[in-house]
Amino acid sequence: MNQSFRTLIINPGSTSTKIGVFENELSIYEKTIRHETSELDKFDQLMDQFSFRKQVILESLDEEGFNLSKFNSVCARGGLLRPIKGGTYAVNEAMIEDLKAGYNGEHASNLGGLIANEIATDLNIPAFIVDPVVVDEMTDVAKISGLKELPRKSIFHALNQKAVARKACEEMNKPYEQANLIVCHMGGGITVGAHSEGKVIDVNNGLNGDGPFSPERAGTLPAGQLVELCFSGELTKNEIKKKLVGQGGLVNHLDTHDAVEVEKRIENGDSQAELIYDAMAYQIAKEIGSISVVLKGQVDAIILTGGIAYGKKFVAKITNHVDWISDVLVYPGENEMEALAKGALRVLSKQEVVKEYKAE
Ligand SMILES: Nc1ncnc2c1ncn2[C@@H]1O[C@H](COP(=O)(O)OP(=O)(O)O)[C@@H](O)[C@H]1O
Ligand SMILES: CCCC(=O)OP(=O)(O)O
Repeated sequence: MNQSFRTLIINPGSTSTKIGVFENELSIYEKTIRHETSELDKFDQLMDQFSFRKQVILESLDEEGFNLSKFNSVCARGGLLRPIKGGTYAVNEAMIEDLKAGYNGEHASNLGGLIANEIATDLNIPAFIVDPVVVDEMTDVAKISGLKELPRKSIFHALNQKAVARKACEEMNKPYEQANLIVCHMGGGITVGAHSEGKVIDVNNGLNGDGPFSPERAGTLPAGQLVELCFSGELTKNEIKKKLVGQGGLVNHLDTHDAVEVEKRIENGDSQAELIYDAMAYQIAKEIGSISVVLKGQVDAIILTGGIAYGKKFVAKITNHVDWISDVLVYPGENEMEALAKGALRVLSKQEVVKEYKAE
């Protein structure tokens, strides 16, 4: 490619803000800012974090001496929009409205498109999002729950699951479109997807739907007991929602969303921390087993990824339960920054037409 495009990458997660600067496909700067549970607890609503997260991004760029006028686009992980196909979308008015309203719920990635838009507007350059958390390729049968008014939703780490699945396929020398994979992303939220012939045909709603509990989410709960809790009069609707997302999982049991901290406690002999951490691994393994049935046991690989995949002992706990299903491949961290940069580049270099988000 003759022309060079510089893109600012913004990736707000539930426990971190990741920032990147890419020159075409080449990363020239990346930084992960991890936020303490107590730091995020100060904000009542997700949108209250907007200025804080934007400031963290601008300060980091300033510290590194980046001249913002040299950027050609801003690209962010996108949020809880209406269910859409994968791809690169321009941030437009309809999207801004849905992100502000939290059309499908609240998650840090809602801030991605909004912050990208504000920075890009000031610089008079385009803002994009790529493969947001609402990418929906689920089969009709997978969407049916036991109540017709409560269908299952596709809300997951679409960007990283797809990026890592493609990477694994390259290494296995098998086209992604012909592979059967189970991808498990373990970050602030945890999602386990069945990838079949290039589509994520089933996945747990890792925000507030179902699946394993995670560093900051409750996951599947005993439904009857949840109803009792909701109507006990002890908690407001907002407090219940926070128990599901933000103050569930490790935060609820151990007062931290930091898996590294939990591992330290276990090393220091904390048996409660060990029990809860074991339970999280156990639930992930059960979810992997369950979704292997979707693929009729024909699984080319099980892929473990996300921040928690750095934890070798945690990975070993899961592997011990599931390696009879297929080989377990581990890709710690995420490939999201590169995937976002590539998504923006495909559009900037006119290899792909940018998609338009519609509120319909
Ligand atoms: N080296 C590590 N070992 C174990 N867990 C880790 C490590 N590094 C990060 N984590 C954990 O990964 C989780 C965050 O994962 P990440 O994919 O960055 O999530 P998010 O994008 O949701 O903020 C946190 O619980 C964090 O403590
Ligand atoms: C809403 C699904 C994506 C998700 O949980 O992302 P984080 O783990 O980054 O919070």
